[in-house]
Amino acid sequence: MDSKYASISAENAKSANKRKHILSINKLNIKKAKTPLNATHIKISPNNGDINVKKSDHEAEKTAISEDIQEARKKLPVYAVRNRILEEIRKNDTMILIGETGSGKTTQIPQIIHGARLEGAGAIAITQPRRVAAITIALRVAAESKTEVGSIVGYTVRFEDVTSPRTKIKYMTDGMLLREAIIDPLLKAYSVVVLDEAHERTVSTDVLFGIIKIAQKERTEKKLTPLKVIIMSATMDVDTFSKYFNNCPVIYLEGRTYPVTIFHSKTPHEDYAYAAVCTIFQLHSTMPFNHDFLVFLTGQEEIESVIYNIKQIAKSAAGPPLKLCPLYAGLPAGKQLQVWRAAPAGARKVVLATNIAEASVTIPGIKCVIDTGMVKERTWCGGTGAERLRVCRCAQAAAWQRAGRAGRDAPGRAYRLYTARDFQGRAAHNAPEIVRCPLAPTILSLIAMGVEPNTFPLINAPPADSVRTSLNLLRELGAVENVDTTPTLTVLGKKMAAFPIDPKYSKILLSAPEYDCLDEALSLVAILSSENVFHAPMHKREEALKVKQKFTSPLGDHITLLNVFKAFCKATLKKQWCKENYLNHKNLTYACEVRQQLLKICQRFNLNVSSCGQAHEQVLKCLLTGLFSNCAWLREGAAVGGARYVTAGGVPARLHPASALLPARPPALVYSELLHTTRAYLVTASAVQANWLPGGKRAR
Ligand SMILES: Nc1ncnc2c1ncn2[C@@H]1O[C@H](COP(=O)(O)OP(=O)(O)OP(=O)(O)O)[C@@H](O)[C@H]1O
Repeated sequence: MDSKYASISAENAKSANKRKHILSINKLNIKKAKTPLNATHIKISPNNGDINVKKSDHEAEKTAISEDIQEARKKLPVYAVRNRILEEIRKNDTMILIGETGSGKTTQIPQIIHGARLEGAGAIAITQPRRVAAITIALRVAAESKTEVGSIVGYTVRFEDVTSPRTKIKYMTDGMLLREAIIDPLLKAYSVVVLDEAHERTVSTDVLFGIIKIAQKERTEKKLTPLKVIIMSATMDVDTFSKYFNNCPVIYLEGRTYPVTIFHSKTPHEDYAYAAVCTIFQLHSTMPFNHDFLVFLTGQEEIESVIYNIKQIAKSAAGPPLKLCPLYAGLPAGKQLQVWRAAPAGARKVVLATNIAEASVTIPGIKCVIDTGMVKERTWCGGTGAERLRVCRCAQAAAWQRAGRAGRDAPGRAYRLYTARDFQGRAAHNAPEIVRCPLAPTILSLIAMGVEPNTFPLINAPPADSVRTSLNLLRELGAVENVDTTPTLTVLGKKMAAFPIDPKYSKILLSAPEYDCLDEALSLVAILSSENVFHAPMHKREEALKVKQKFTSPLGDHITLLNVFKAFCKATLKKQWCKENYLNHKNLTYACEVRQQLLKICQRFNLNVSSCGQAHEQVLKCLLTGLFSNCAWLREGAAVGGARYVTAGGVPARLHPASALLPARPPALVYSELLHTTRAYLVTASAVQANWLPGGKRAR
């Protein structure tokens, strides 16, 4: 047994004091396979150990329905051992807390801390990798504590702050806490920071680990209020983390509310989306109607096409009516939250989600998870600046998280559309994002905090060439100097760091007054910071394309987006107008809010908000001040494999089929994104002239 581990369970809470140093390996291990349940799945019992509250389906359902929210809280494993947890938190400045999915870590730990007023004069920050989780959990915890969200319990996500000076429990995206650290690296507003879902290893969380380590040390040295740090997950690599945090204790919380039974496919499926549709209907014909389903797919288009297929089949299928709810990052926030509403009486809710529903969230009513085992992953090539989007198999940790979305208000089932052997062969955890993402925004933030990026203590160091490329880009943007010795921010760089956007785009805003186009640049950057504003339902694609023509500019996609935004601002009945024009009302409204916030920062710097009117070339020239490295040139001679362009980084690519430039192919382009799916595409592109580039340069 290892002395740095302690185990707490409802059963041993009282005696735990005496047997503090126990290693409890009571994680989500599947132990044994049982006989096949039906033609396509093998049933495997999860390892419930002796800690599951075993209830029959019927009993559990009755409990979930009849008990009020407070009673449900008291049943959570975390609640039962709250005094022991408090003791551990009091004792340790840093600790790792591992507990099964649904055991109550995210919702209860902050309430337990606040209940004992352990945070003192400061607040408790709880970070989430995803926006939707931060919002829905804050709403739930506010309801549990019988307060309005925004008072004692609040949330902060990019461009949305629902907190007040009274807020003590603040759910926030990891990116937002990182931004706060730029202003105050010691995070003095907080006495407790909880880094939740640590296994996801987003860049922001990884950087926060380092920031918090430094802040903790400095606060102690300066005799300020100590900073308590709790790192939480159901499925993380504890040894690496404990080592990183100076061998801090790891507390295992035993127990889960309801068991989840896992089923694996007997044979592999070639077409996982097709297998998902088949499984939905197989279960639909046998499961009680109040068992809602959550299906994990990889992206918006796939979700839309699966929904289309389900609708066709449902017309003649047996079973209750289906309420189909998509859930992906690009979906307007209001529509995302619809997923949390109950299905109409007598209907079954089927949520079709990407991995944004994978961790932290509780969607009430979900009793069956259908896991395709696939995920769309973004990787980045530092050398060429190309982003690659590829569909790949998710890690084991992700599969456990997905299964954990069931069994939260009653016993659940998870159907994995891949074999047990396939599962066993998968990586235990995802590769940390920091080793596969563009780092310029993170490095700019670090330097703004006064941290030397080359010596910053990260759990996993990013590839050296990725750091070098990002530092060089920041130098070319004019944000950083002395990149080879001690990188420091220039006056311009300090201003750039004040914007919560990619430095390429903050540079555009700060350059815009020179081109007399800050008015347009603000709108454009706001719209590029939002999700897709065009909304073309599958069955109306042709019509939507026709309508789009009226906004299309021969100069390309950026001015087309600007035209959309201007027309949206002028429209009186905005919702109706968006519907008629196949535009996404929520995303455009969001872009307006983003614009307001960016405008406020510009006003702080006394920038002149003038408009270039119809002189749109000014906007494109201004774009090049930030996107100079995102240029592509038409190839001379024949296209290679259909790719007609070559980027400044030397990547052969083609214009995205949705580009307003097509069918024309201007000799030079600026683009917002270079995306690899099956091919390399230039996304959101506009025509430019080579002599507009700073110094007339053609390629770096
Ligand atoms: N929005 C909600 N609606 C209904 N019940 C909820 C909601 N959020 C949480 N719960 C209940 O609270 C329980 C604990 O949720 P919580 O998110 O705290 O668990 P967790 O241990 O953090 O899980 P995970 O590791 O999956 O994030 C859930 O199992 C569910 O029963």
